Amino acid sequence: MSVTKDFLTQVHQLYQQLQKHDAQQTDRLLRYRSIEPESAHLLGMLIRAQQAQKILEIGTSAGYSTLWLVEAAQSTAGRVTTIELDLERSLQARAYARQLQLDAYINLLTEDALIFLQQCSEQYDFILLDAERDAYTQYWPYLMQILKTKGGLLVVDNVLSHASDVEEFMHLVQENMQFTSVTLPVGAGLLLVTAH
Ligand SMILES: C[S@@+](CC[C@H](N)C(=O)[O-])C[C@H]1O[C@@H](n2cnc3c(N)ncnc32)[C@H](O)[C@@H]1O
Repeated sequence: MSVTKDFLTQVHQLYQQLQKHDAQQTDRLLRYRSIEPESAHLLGMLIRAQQAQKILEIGTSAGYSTLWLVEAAQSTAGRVTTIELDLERSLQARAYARQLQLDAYINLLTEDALIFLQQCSEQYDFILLDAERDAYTQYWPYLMQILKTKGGLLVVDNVLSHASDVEEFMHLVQENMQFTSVTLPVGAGLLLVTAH
């Protein structure tokens, strides 16, 4: 199943709408901070190439990235679990997914990612980490456990745009010989991590 023109038109309109909102907000935390479209497109391609079925997103916001993950999951018979702290944003993400008739493939959780990770006993083929960067070092021990050993892929956004924020996290990943990683200069900079 390929990405349809209709999907591209609708996500493009949503992206513009969310960007317009963000441009009017001075408080960073009130912005939706959607991933760049080229990054979102790449995530969808990676899911297709990997044939990922168990997909996790940490940091839903209004669900722009989620729509791309779910659109790809539809073609792999997969499912996306996405976590957001803010109820209003979760509800917004649900509404957009319904609008695009993709809600059947999403498990939308409104909770703190750290609590989710501490309690998680599942393994995921694909994980997108796009929340508050200062928490990533705390997440890493749990992410290591839940990323599928054979062929699992963790993608972290903003590693070039906010390099100093993720320095310690990047160091933890890079010094761990169980994993290999690469930074792609796509969008705000994507770190790709997989187990050896
Ligand atoms: C950069 S935005 C995510 C953007 C989204 N991935 C997209 O591209 O459309 C980060 C989101 O993470 C959420 N967040 C921050 N800390 C969190 C936490 N501890 N648990 C769950 N969500 C969190 C924020 O509320 C915010 O909506």
